[in-house]
This record gives sequence, structure tokens and C-alpha cells, in this order.
Amino acid sequence: MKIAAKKKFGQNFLKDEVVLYKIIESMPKTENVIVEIGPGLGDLTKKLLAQQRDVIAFEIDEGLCRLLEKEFHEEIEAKRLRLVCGDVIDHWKQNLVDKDYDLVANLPYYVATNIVLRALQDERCKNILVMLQKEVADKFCAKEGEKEFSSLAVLAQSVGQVKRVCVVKPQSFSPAPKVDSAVLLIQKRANLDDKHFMQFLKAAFAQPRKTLLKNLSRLYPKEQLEQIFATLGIASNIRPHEASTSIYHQIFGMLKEKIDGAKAVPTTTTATK
Ligand SMILES: C[S@@+](CC[C@H](N)C(=O)[O-])C[C@H]1O[C@@H](n2cnc3c(N)ncnc32)[C@H](O)[C@@H]1O
Repeated sequence: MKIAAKKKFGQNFLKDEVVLYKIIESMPKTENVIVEIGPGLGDLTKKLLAQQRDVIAFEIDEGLCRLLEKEFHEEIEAKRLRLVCGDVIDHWKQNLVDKDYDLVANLPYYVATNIVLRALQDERCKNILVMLQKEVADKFCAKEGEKEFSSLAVLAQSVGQVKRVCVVKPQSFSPAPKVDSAVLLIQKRANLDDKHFMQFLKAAFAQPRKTLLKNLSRLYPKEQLEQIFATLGIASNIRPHEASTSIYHQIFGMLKEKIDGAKAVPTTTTATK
């Protein structure tokens, strides 16, 4: 049956066997269940099931759900595949599923950053192997000093090892997207469970061309920041992309100690400036 791809759901079906194989080959070898977001026509799903791993798949497109139910009738009966029809975001409370999982997916690009950020914070998610827009993958992989280095890179590098597995050209998909894609692997060692750290990073990178000190002083007392920068030997004119992940953790740790004893809760007066 010929299926017309729906742009609004970010449907670019991966048709390149070499890339599909590369994804399978790069999967961390664990016993965790696999979560696939957007199984689409089921090409990747088939290969995941062939790895003898159970799969939970979330698909928003009702037409595709009906098709997948037919195609994977046996695997669904055998409880090797659980197909959840609907928007994955609606199902994502604190955890997406109630057991440890590895996320493996060719993500819909319009919601890819949101999905990776949720997976980073979801303690049940142990590894992330996803296809997304190359430009977004580069933001997660960038190293300090590179101009793409952003809060996304600090967040990803704070939870584990981040690697760009490969770049994928538009011709590997049907229909072909307008931009290059890339497969990103994040092997988690920790969780991002401190909401204040995310808030801190958001402030740090709010205006990338301004200095880190200026950006942070919109949210935290300037005198305290100056003391912390001096103690850590950080130049006051450093830009956000020039500080390393470890420096961000050190600044945040010291802010935590200074403000409110143990909590780095921003003061309401400075927060609203
Ligand atoms: C880039 S396609 C990938 C399809 C397939 N996995 C492949 O590799 O060919 C993205 C898939 O995600 C589905 N999708 C889009 N938004 C979604 C959402 N919010 N929740 C669940 N699935 C979604 C689309 O319908 C589509 O099947």
C-alpha cells in the first residue's frame, strides 16, 4: 500500500539499509527494553525486534498505527512489541515507561530537541540513540570553545558520553528532508534531576554574545558571582561557550552553597530584571 508522508508529523522514512544497519550496530548492548518514538512504516522496528529485544513504540499517526498493528500482529500477540497510538508527549509524565529503557529512534524533527531533553531527565532512560537534524546533533556534541557549544551540550555532557555516530544525507529518506541529519548517541551515567541547574544554564546561555558574568547576573547576585569567578580563577569577560561543562558545575555548586545555604534558588528581584 502506498502511504503519503505527512509533513506535520515530520514523516521522513528512513530507507537506507546501510544507515539502518549502522543504527543497530551502535546500540548499547543492554537488557533494557527499547523505546522507539515514531515507528512509521516499521523498517527500524523490524530490525530492533530481530535483535531479540522487546520494543515499546509510540506512534501519533492513526493510519500508520493500523498498518503497524497488521504488520506486527504476531509480535504484538507475543507481547514482544507494545504499540502505543498517540502523541508521545502526552504519555510522558515523570517517566515515559515504568521500566529501564534505551531510546532508539529516527525522531520527528519538529519535536526532537524536546524529546532528547525529556529523555535526559527521565531516570528510566539509560541510553539515547537517535536520528535528528545534523545542526541539532552538533549542538549536543559541541565542545567548549566551539561556537555551537550551548546549554544542550552542557546538559548532555553532564549526564554521560556524547557522540555523533554518523551524518546522513537527505537521499537516505523518503521523502528527502531539506537538511542533513545525524545519528546521536548519549550513553547516560547520571540523570539531570536538578531543575535549578537547567534554569542556571538557560540564564548562562541566554545571550551568547554577552559575557557569562552578565548573563548570570540577571538571575543571581552579581557580588556572589564575582567572588565565585575569582575563587575559581575564571576571567570576568569569558563568554558562555568558552567555559567547560566542569566549570559550569563548579560555579553552580558554589552558588548552591552561597545562596540559601544549600539551594541555588534565584532571588525574585534579580530574576525578573
Ligand atoms: C522521521 S519519521 C521516522 C519513521 C520511521 N521510524 C523511519 O525511520 O522510517 C517520524 C515518525 O514519528 C511519528 N511522530 C511524529 N510526531 C510524533 C509524536 N509526537 N509522538 C509519536 N510519534 C510521532 C511520525 O508519524 C513518524 O512516523
